[in-house]
Amino acid sequence: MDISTEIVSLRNELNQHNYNYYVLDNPTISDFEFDQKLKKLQELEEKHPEFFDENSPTQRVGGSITKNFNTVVHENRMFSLENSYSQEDLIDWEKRIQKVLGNVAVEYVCELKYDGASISITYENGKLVRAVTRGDGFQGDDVTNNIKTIKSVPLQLKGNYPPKFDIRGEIILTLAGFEKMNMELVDIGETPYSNPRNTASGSLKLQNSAEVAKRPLECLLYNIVGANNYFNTHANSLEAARSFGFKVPNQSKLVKSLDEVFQFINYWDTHRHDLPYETDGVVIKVNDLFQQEELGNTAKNPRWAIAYKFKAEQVSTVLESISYQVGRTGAITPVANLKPVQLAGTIVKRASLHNADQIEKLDVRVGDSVFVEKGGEIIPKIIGVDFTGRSADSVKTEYIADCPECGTVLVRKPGEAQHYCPNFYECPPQIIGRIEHFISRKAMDIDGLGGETVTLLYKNGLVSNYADLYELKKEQVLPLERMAEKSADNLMKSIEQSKEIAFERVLFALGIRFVGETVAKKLAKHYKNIDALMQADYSELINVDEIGDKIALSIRSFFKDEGNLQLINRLKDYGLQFAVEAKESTQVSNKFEGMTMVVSGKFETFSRDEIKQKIEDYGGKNGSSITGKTSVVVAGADMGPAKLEKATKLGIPIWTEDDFINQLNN
Ligand SMILES: NC(=O)c1ccc[n+]([C@@H]2O[C@H](COP(=O)([O-])OP(=O)(O)OC[C@H]3O[C@@H](n4cnc5c(N)ncnc54)[C@H](O)[C@@H]3O)[C@@H](O)[C@H]2O)c1
Ligand SMILES: [Zn+2]
Repeated sequence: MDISTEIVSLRNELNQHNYNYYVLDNPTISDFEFDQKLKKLQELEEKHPEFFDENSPTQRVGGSITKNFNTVVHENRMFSLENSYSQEDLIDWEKRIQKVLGNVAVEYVCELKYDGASISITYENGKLVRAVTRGDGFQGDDVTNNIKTIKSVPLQLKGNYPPKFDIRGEIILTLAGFEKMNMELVDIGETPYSNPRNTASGSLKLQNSAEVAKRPLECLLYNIVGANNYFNTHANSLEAARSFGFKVPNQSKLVKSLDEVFQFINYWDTHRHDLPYETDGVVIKVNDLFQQEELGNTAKNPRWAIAYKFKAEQVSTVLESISYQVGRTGAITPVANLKPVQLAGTIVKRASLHNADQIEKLDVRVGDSVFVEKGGEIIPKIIGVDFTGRSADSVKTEYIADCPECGTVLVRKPGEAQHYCPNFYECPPQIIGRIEHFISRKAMDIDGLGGETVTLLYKNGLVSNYADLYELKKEQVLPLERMAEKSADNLMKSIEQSKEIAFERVLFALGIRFVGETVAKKLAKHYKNIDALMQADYSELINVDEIGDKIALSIRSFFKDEGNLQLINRLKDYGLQFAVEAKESTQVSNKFEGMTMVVSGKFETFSRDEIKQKIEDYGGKNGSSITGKTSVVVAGADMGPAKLEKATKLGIPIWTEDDFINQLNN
């Protein structure tokens, strides 16, 4: 290939990857590989300036706008950051700075590099007016409504703020928040998200702000733009931003030399795993804002800042075999069994291969040397194959056609990535998985029955579905491995006690696909008992708050199944709770009868939940949003201005916490 063809083909390839990453939030190569390719292009372009193109991915911010939001032109451009990987790179950077500034002292602020999606938020007179994604750096998507749902983003500033400025930050998911989202998906038998960064970025671009509000997004802020007259240094502006109410992480550090920068980097290279979120490096910024201005920007990056990227936590090892796991919903997950290797402080033996497409895309084969990376996910993943080391007799991986557990021919529905074993009634891991889900802590909470015991019970023919648990006798379980008198007693007791578990949890325990904890609660609250739910048809179901098409169809098909109906009848006979308990006992008055009240903001005497409970205790109803049917809004501090405006417009009375307490006491 001649040089110009190579350059053009690299540019095309990188543009496609940028699109996958920034617009689709679905990259098909690892960041490491992307950075390698970009670096290669950079080197080629430097060697061959005759092929310079201002539209090259080396010269432009990688993202672009989508067509799903209004496009907004940034008043102040949004840049990317130059990358560095070594101390030498940073020493070179300082030399370049000093060439411009002359031989003056330069102070730096070191910050962590948060791994999420960039955002620019404009404030006017202390009020949030707009939030826009980086897009191509010149213009981005207006995602104001989505950003307003993030609790750490202030809608109204405090203190002494400049009349108008932009604040720049990163929208991220904490590791805990990400795990929580994934647990909920696993609970309903769905495939978990692949990493926090892409999930955060994808969440930002959802069309439905109510959906965004459910995601535990955070906004970490790191730059004030367009208010340089108010501050002399970057460090001061960060301090000020904190005082205005922004979440500015306090790991940032003002230092006086590159040596101190190296110390900061070394410290965080090892301590970053203690942080509640992911960071992929450190950002070093010139502290003095006049110096920043003198340095200015290139087409793509500010000259006064640079990112130092931590080495990707990546190792290579040998793929020894591929096994296939069958989940409780019948979904097949291929798992790579690796030659054990040390990675990010743990020994890794297995890695996820996701699905057939992923195996095909990687062209990964048993015996290959593979690269393994640990991102936000709990289980590491294979990101590439070292093709140079592949032996001549290696054979292409054939995805299994039959269930490894029961031999049934697997199916794959159009549009779904996962293969499924359709043998719902007889495939052992599906049966065992459903029982395990049923007894789990958030469901029936049956103690003393670990996964292994369930398997034993099943293998010994004692249970073949969750209803059978209630027929178990102590004499039957006693002979099982590791069962003693006491543990058998505990188990029997725990099974007995589960009959008191509330309806909403029983509903969750049934394992209806897509019916997780929250949905089960909603359904229980709405239908009050299982018979009403069983009779609800599709059109009725989708009218329930938060129940969509997918869930409604799944519920219908669950209750159409004769086998499931039999199980439910048996569970009813054993005395499980299939209706919400009448809560009459807590109702103390009917003062609020017929009133629908919306509670919003922060309170002092009571918590928000306590206020909601009081409303019910006094005979009222809690509404989730302000509508024409709302009778009263109980407003705490920090109630959103949009809500306030809506309530005022609709002429709905607004009570403060004190008003509310007075009403209770009157
Ligand atoms: N795998 C793929 O297909 C693919 C495609 C495109 C990009 N990428 C990856 O995306 C990254 C490049 O993206 P980029 O152009 O956004 O650059 P970048 O993420 O490396 O750096 C720029 C961004 O860092 C963010 N940032 C975080 N903390 C900051 C702080 N304290 N101060 C200032 N900025 C901070 C800002 O949002 C800024 O826009 C690379 O890691 C690349 O590998 C991957
Ligand atoms: Zn099977």
